Amino acid sequence: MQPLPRADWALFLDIDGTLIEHADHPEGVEIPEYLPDLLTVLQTSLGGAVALVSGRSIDWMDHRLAPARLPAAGQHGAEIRLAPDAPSVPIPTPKWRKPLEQTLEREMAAWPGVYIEHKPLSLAVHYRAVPESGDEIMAKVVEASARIGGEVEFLKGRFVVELRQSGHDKGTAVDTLMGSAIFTGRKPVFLGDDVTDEDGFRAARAVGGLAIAVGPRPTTQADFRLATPEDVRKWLGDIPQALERVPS
Ligand SMILES: O=P(O)(O)OC[C@H]1O[C@H](O[C@H]2O[C@H](CO)[C@@H](O)[C@H](O)[C@H]2O)[C@H](O)[C@@H](O)[C@@H]1O
Ligand SMILES: [Mg+2]
Repeated sequence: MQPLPRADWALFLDIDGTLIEHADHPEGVEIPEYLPDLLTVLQTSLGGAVALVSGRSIDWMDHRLAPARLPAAGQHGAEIRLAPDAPSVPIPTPKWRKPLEQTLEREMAAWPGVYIEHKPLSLAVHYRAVPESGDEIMAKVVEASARIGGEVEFLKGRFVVELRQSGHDKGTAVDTLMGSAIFTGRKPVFLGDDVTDEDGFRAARAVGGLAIAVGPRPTTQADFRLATPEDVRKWLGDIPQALERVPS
């Protein structure tokens, strides 16, 4: 059973594992051809209140989801764009980023198959190719970061350790977006599949919104659940028509 869509919703959408299926490599993901159009139509039917909230960068979203262009939070809240035509506002580049990147490139060579994703304000160490070494890799990443110092936070996601500047997450992103003109006064509904989405769930529910978990990952915060990204796309795609039927 899914919630009945409401015209006063503000939708916050995670990308990987929610809007699109996972792939072996971050750049191997496939964007369904109809997805940009689906998002644009959805945006119009909700008065613009549809945001992407992802570990990906906003540049990546604009590029891969073009011509759709939405309000967005990228790199786990480290950059925010309050409206489609507004500039993205990034945090300053963390001091630890460059030295840590160099150290990790060196040390992760011990695990062939590990891929380090260099994002402008964060790093992601992907170990999908060697899942059995996840704990060891995590320990190494934490140790290297401690040596370099700085306010780094570690997030263990799906076969990935994300390194981001502390103080920003998907929850702070939802709070910031909810305080902006397009979203204010609406009911936040956050869709996500991974542990990093828990902050978004919490922020949405704290102001009377909903959390919709995607996939099988257990969470105590889900008000509803959709099984797959395909189900998410179908459900989102039906919202504009459903809203036309709902008396406002
Ligand atoms: O917050 P999200 O939109 O879910 O993004 C989270 C991270 O997603 C990407 O990594 C994950 O998806 C890859 C493609 O399916 C997969 O190969 C990898 O194992 C996953 O961890 C992306 O590469 C990261 O930058 C995002 O932070
Ligand atoms: Mg995800």
